[in-house]
Amino acid sequence: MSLEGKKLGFIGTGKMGSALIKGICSAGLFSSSDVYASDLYEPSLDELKQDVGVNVSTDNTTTVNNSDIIVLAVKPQILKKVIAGIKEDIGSDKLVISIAAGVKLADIESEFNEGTRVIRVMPNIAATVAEAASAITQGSNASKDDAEDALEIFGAVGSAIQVPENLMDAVTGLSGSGPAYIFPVIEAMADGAVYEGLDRKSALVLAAQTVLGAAKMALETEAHPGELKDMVTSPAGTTIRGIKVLEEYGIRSAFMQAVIESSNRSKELGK
Ligand SMILES: NC(=O)C1=CN([C@@H]2O[C@H](COP(=O)(O)OP(=O)(O)OC[C@H]3O[C@@H](n4cnc5c(N)ncnc54)[C@H](O)[C@@H]3O)[C@@H](O)[C@H]2O)C=CC1
Ligand SMILES: O=C(O)[C@@H]1CCC=N1
Repeated sequence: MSLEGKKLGFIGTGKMGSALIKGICSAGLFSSSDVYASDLYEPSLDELKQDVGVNVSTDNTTTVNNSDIIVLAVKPQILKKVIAGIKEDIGSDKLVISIAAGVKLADIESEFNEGTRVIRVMPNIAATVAEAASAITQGSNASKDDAEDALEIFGAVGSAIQVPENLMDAVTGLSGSGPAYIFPVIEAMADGAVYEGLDRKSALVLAAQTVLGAAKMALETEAHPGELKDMVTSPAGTTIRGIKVLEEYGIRSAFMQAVIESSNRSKELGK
């Protein structure tokens, strides 16, 4: 089994649905004519039709009937309602992928007819630039081939790993929500340089490239982050002065707590 000859559908073309469609089509994994998308909000469909050339509709069953794999990219709170509208069109020949935060596989499966193949995925918004960090977890009727298809789809827009379902809340708090923790860091670092006289545009470029470079070093060297930090930090130099301030403001505790709190919210959404 592979993705060859398969058609991909998206229900919900908001921030995450659109990011995935754009990322997957520009990665060339599916041609836009093999991608179907539906939403109630026509402007987002018009934009996707115009920019990417995918097939669009305001009717979710059109997406389902034309697709082999259907990604549910609607808010967790309306997932049940959306499933109720499509369940009779989903047989065992189709694979459903939910990206809804928190909502458990068993709860999704119980909304569909028995035997429906479901995979749960937590991607992130960096799918837009093919740098998402995604985790997938396999439902009780989904096959190993289904999991491989999901890994290939989400791997085309970044990196994708498989985890047991009980770790999906942790993934959500970390990489699902994580980009939103880093954007204010970039903005605030740039603010510091603007305070010191650098123009805003240059400050943002340098701040963002600094985050990108640090991330790339962590991934490519696989060195412990503490070791990488020590490479920058000269005795009695500039960096240690900055680090002291971050420690005084509790940076580690703040980031740890943010991930834990976000994971807690994911657990709440699953209740
Ligand atoms: N935004 C993010 O960074 C991430 C979001 N997610 C998950 O992705 C899902 C979507 O989130 P966002 O894209 O941020 O939300 P969003 O609000 O931007 O998009 C949801 C879309 O669903 C559409 N919609 C509402 N009712 C519908 C219906 N009955 N049929 C078809 N479409 C309908 C809305 O018009 C909207 O365009 C959520 O479940 C969220 O937990 C997961 C990872 C990251
Ligand atoms: O904030 C949220 O609920 C969604 C899920 C992960 C990222 N955004």
